[in-house]
Amino acid sequence: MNLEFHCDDEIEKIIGHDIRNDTRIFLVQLKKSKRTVWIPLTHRRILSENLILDYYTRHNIKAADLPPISRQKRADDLFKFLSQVSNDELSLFARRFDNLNALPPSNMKALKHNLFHCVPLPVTGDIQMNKTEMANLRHKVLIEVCHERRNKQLTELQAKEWSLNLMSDNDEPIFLENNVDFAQFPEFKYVNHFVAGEGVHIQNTLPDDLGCGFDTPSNGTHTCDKKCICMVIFDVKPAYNKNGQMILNHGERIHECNKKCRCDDSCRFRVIQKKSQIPFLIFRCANGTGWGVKTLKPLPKGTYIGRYFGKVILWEEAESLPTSGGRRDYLFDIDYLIGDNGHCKYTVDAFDYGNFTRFINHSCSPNLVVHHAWINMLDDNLHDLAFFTSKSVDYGEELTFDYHKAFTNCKCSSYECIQRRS
Ligand SMILES: C[S@@+](CC[C@H](N)C(=O)[O-])C[C@H]1O[C@@H](n2cnc3c(N)ncnc32)[C@H](O)[C@@H]1O
Repeated sequence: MNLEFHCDDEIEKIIGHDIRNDTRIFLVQLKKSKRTVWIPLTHRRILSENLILDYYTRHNIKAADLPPISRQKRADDLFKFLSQVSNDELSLFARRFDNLNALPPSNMKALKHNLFHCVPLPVTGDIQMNKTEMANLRHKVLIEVCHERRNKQLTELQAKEWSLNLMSDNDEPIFLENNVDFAQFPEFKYVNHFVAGEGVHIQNTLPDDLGCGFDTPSNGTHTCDKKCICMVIFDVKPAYNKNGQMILNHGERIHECNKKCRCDDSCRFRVIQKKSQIPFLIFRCANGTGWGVKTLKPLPKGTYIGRYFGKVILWEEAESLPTSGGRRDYLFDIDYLIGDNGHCKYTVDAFDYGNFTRFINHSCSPNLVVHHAWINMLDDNLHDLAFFTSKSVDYGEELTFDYHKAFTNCKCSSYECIQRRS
């Protein structure tokens, strides 16, 4: 017997009843097709209380005459009924506790006892409890649901963290944490480079003689200093001090030694092409800004953080993306050059492809700046976007940069934010 009922037809009347697997079921006649079908009592959306009461009255059936359904079964059904809740509703419920690690302890045994004793004998399957009793019981049930979902969430986050670290080329791990709500970690493809979008060709071949150290004997090692020819070729200043910290002013371009240069990986002009030595935490923010990034190491001013990677798309494609819903907030213009048409040629879209930097939030008082950088690319329209700290940053501090656009609902709550809005 199929207890599932998927039909547009309405129920005309109930013509029989039975119990199967400890569930009360009703034989109903359908209005249009005149078919008969068995429906469980739990299908309350289609099986109205009036229909059931009408059936009981017509057949002179009293509650005491009905075949019994075990109390345990009804307690289980009540638990199922009370525990139906979406992720968003449960997150809202969990807000009354400090964070998800501060949930009241699970007490399933006491709850089961509670359910077993408060579940009334049903005639029509209704739960006959007053509002306060019901609210108290639901509160206890939801705490149990929180525990169950929390365990599932921690397992899922751990799996995501694992796969993310398999993809990331950082030397230090990236951790994931959500102690705030039951939101799932977003789906995207982790990349450590640009991905070419439609109509975009990422050219990274260089002339053989473009680089430094060509006057070094073939058996010697070339070491770059302030006078490195790379700086002369590209007419730029050295970007870093001896500790690899940024010394350029904002807006000045970075040129690093490239794959044709004779210097090795330890060269002081190779910073953003090295693997990151900073452990990061991608965490769920309590202020409603989604996920953000924290450093798990104190960082001096000028420290390299990472490059903004994703799909490189044409400016025109970026313009065609929806303006609402925050979709465009994952776009980053590659805008060292602005054409006669008033805009740059390419934009990085980190929505579907990206690295940890796609989670860096906006702040009106940021601790990061972005520099335009070139390593193995010669196209002035296609350069890296490299994040550096603009001040010293403490262990556990959130990393932020200024999105440079009117953020209508900025939640950074800095003094500068309040100033900007007033
Ligand atoms: C590039 S994403 C940053 C990562 C994002 N928090 C996430 O969970 O994927 C930009 C989005 O983050 C949120 N966001 C970032 N900074 C914010 C801020 N200061 N105030 C409010 N929302 C912010 C907005 O939803 C925005 O659309």
